[in-house]
Amino acid sequence: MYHLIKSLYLHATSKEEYSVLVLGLDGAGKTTFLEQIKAVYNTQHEPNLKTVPTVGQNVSLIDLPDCYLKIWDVGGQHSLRGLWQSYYGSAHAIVFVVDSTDIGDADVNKLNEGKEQEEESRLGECKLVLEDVLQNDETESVPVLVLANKQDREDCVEVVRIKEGLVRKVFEGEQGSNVRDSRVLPMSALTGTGVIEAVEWLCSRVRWNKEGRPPTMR
Ligand SMILES: Nc1nc2c(ncn2[C@@H]2O[C@H](COP(=O)(O)OP(=O)(O)OP(=O)(O)O)[C@@H](O)[C@H]2O)c(=O)[nH]1
Ligand SMILES: [Mg+2]
Repeated sequence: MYHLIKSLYLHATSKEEYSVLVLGLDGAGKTTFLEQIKAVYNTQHEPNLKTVPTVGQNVSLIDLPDCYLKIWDVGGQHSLRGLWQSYYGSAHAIVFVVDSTDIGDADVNKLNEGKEQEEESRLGECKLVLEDVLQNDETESVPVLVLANKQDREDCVEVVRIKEGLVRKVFEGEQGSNVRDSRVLPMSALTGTGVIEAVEWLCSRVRWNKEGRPPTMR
């Protein structure tokens, strides 16, 4: 009887917690995105929009009506990307932030043949890094949200170009891509436009995938 009451009590008073891993090249806007999420869902938080490059990680627990999201923002500098894989196993969703002003015209067809040159351009670097994330066994079937950030800037590439030129090509090349839930959304982390839509997508997809990656209870 005690155990029954205890489990009923826990069921009534606890919520599911999901981890979201925020990745992307250095300067893409990951920390700014996290700052805006904190400000939207915790009205007492003043967003710090004067970010500095992240060395290590920032983590925040966001209390939503249906669940908690634990958001991990990790540094995107080249030397820090090797650390990303240690987060993959416990991530319920991955956000990949793209700087829409730092990838040329997002046309991967135009990338010159040959790996060396691919890596030299920021578009090539972005493509290889995203491919690397998707190809890791531990991210298999984890929902992936690609955010085309900095859409407030006049020199940005439109979301449709990023979707067709970059993201679709990377996802098409992925083994088992038919089982992965994915989406590309526009955002301006600086102004906050698109932040709520991104969080809502994440919240619905982690719950949809909860048999594949069960949440923890908090
Ligand atoms: N115009 C504009 N600038 C942005 C936007 N998002 C981020 N920035 C700027 O881009 C720069 C880098 O932003 P961060 O959020 O620190 O980038 P990050 O992805 O966390 O970078 P690392 O920590 O080095 O991986 C800062 O100067 C931000 O103000 C945006 O939506 N629009
Ligand atoms: Mg950062």
